[in-house]
Amino acid sequence: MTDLTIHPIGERALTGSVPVPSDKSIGHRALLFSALCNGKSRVSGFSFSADNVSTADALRAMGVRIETTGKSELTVEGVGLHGLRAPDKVLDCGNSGTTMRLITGILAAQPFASKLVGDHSLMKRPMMRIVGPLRARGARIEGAPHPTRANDITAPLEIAGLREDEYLGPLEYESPVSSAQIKSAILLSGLFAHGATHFKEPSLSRDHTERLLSALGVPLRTVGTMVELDPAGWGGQMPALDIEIVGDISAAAFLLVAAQIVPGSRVVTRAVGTNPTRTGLLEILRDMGAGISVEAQGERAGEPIADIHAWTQPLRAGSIGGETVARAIDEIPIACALAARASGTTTIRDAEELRVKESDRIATMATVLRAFGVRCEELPDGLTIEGKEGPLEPADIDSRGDHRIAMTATVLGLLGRAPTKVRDVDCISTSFPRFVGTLRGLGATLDVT
Ligand SMILES: O=C(O)C1=C[C@@H](OP(=O)(O)O)[C@@H](O)[C@H](O)C1
Ligand SMILES: C=C(OP(=O)(O)O)C(=O)O
Repeated sequence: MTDLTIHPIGERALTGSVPVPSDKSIGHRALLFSALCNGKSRVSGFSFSADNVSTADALRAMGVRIETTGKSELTVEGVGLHGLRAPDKVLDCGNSGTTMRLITGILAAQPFASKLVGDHSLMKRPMMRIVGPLRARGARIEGAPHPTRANDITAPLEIAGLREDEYLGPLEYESPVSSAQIKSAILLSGLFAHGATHFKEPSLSRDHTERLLSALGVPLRTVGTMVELDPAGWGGQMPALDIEIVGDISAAAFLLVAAQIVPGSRVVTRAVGTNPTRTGLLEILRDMGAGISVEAQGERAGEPIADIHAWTQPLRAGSIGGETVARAIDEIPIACALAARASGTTTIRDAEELRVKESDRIATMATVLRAFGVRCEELPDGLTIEGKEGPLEPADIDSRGDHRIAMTATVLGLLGRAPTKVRDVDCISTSFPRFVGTLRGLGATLDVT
């Protein structure tokens, strides 16, 4: 198990212009969709986050040839919509909720049985959110009873193969939560269904699935927060992809916030995806007075990109809630670090989904903030956080195996009165394999032990 020691940044600042890893959400989709295409796809700008590697490995186990052809490039030999073969083993999705939920949407429609497991954290995450609607269209999926959530289930998920006379039917589903994982699982199952799929969510979650599937010629229609997939008249074939993946705004977030809270900093994150369904943090930063400017750099594979410039400015408390939360769902932990340095008390609401991520991110962040001497209160659906001036208490943090918690604690540790320890940081490779090197390059002193 690897630990990090973060030395106080003192009078120094963070400066530099850096790339960020490829977008993890788009990486999963690029792999999954190119596996179902006809022909050889090229995926470039790929940074091999552990979660994306879990998706690649699951596909390989179903007969998809995926080859690493460069430092950040893969080729995927698509097997077509109906070309997957029965996995030669139990599919281990590691720490990746996106892998498990999206693949289940595909496996629900296959003529073979499969079983999905994950690491300690993933085995506790709720799965009825996808299993319920998939069962409603004819899938046969069983899980284990959830230890704390009534009427919910967890992995292992056992998915029965469809018999020759069975098929998935049409589905109209209104999800109680905004979730791109639920939406994508349902849409993927809809590729194989007899009849149309209608999915509606309270506010729009990330729409990478819709963008990519539309680009592949899948008949999708979006009206507000409703998306419809009607395969009638569609040939069921997708051409091979050639996709260069944009930088991950959810990874850039740690550097953009670090530049706000380490005095005198000036940081640029380059070629970051700025899809409006992902930019909630940029709005939170602006509302709280942060120094931030977004220089658009055009589009890459149907996704807008920009260089994002961040510099230190005095921060004021914010009020974070409503639909912004869905567009900043993975950035709320690092937004807590921002709040910890803003003048006044920040309130975060409508974020109950954080309780079912890699850790209970509301409870974990409350523990982390208190360890640094920041006063906060846990709410059922968020937190209140009182900004604190001056050096933070030197903390000893257990990441609980949650990459976003490990990175948030590392950023806060730069402001410690003495070195901070963050324990169990291997999880950082889940989404940002070069995080430590990138922070060092910007001027931070970190020891890996
Ligand atoms: O679809 C995706 O790629 C993701 C959707 C979000 O999860 P939910 O759909 O559960 O909100 C997000 O938290 C996760 O990191 C990635
Ligand atoms: C929640 C996350 O990912 P997943 O749901 O794919 O595990 C995340 O990366 O913060």
